[in-house]
Amino acid sequence: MIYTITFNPAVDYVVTADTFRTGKTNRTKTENIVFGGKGVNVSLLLHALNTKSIALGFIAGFTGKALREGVEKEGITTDFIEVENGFTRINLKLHAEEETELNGSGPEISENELKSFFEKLGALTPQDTLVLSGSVPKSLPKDIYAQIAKLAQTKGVRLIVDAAGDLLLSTLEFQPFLVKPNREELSEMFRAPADTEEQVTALAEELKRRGAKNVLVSMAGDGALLYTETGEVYFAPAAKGTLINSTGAGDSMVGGFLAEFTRSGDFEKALAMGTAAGGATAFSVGIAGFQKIMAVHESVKAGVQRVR
Ligand SMILES: Nc1ncnc2c1ncn2[C@@H]1O[C@H](COP(=O)(O)OP(=O)(O)OP(=O)(O)O)[C@@H](O)[C@H]1O
Ligand SMILES: O=P(O)(O)OC[C@@]1(O)O[C@H](CO)[C@@H](O)[C@@H]1O
Repeated sequence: MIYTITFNPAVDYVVTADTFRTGKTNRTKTENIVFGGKGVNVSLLLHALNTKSIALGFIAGFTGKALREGVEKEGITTDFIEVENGFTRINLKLHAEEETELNGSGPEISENELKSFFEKLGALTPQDTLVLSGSVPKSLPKDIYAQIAKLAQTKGVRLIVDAAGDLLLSTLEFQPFLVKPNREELSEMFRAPADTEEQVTALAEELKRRGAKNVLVSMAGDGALLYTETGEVYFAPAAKGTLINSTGAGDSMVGGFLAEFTRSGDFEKALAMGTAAGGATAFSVGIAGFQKIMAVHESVKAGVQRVR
């Protein structure tokens, strides 16, 4: 089974506005609510590709209830822990002259609630895959990603990590199967530029040297580079289309990659499906559905190439 972990799910309030001025009253042109958080998005994308997963994590308050109901209505199996204090955050995704995001910090999670969460992970087996992604509410221990990565290694579970900074870096010693930083995250992690392919390659290789088996660097409209454990490097150009909302494109890439890799074990095909899923979501309001992903897949699959 594939399990996604979202410590900090979110109700995404996606709005467009003709203009946005800080310090002024602004008005929206369109508004949508989509249920998200990185792991939840991965589960939604996996579901779109007929791949079963169970969404784990913490929800709270009326927003948490709405999120659980909403994703279950989509057909996702969830096993969230409902925490007592606070509420699941509402993240603003504003599309005006530029894309602006305002992400909340999330509810208060108690020691007992965290204990119940780890009890659920006790049942993992080497047949399972765990996707660990997104930010962590302040009330959780700083080394929570490392704790989960260690557990995954001990249990022989395949681990995929998509997070920024120290969260991702702290998992490397436990040899995650795949890490997926975007280019900015990669650059910030090492306080080094990641503008050229050579620079990205040097930093991705450093992630591998520190323990990651495979590294997928997403570069939004510039495509993605995949560095495999067997030493190959693949490049996938981004799909062509009209950008609607890139929120969740990275999560969709992870979901598409995983759905295909679980089926075929083929890195090149997995990169093509990840690219299709990422692009399809960038061209949608929420996480893309099957038909859009497949249409984009047709247009991108021939462009994936081995560069080393
Ligand atoms: N504007 C776009 N046009 C085409 N494809 C895109 C676009 N934006 C994203 N993608 C596809 O999705 C993949 C992941 O996007 P990106 O690098 O923005 O991830 P991310 O920063 O992790 O996203 P997020 O945090 O919003 O989920 C890209 O590698 C690309 O294949
Ligand atoms: O604050 P985090 O956890 O880093 O990111 C949360 C988030 O921006 O990630 C998803 C897109 O990747 C959205 O659904 C959600 O609002």
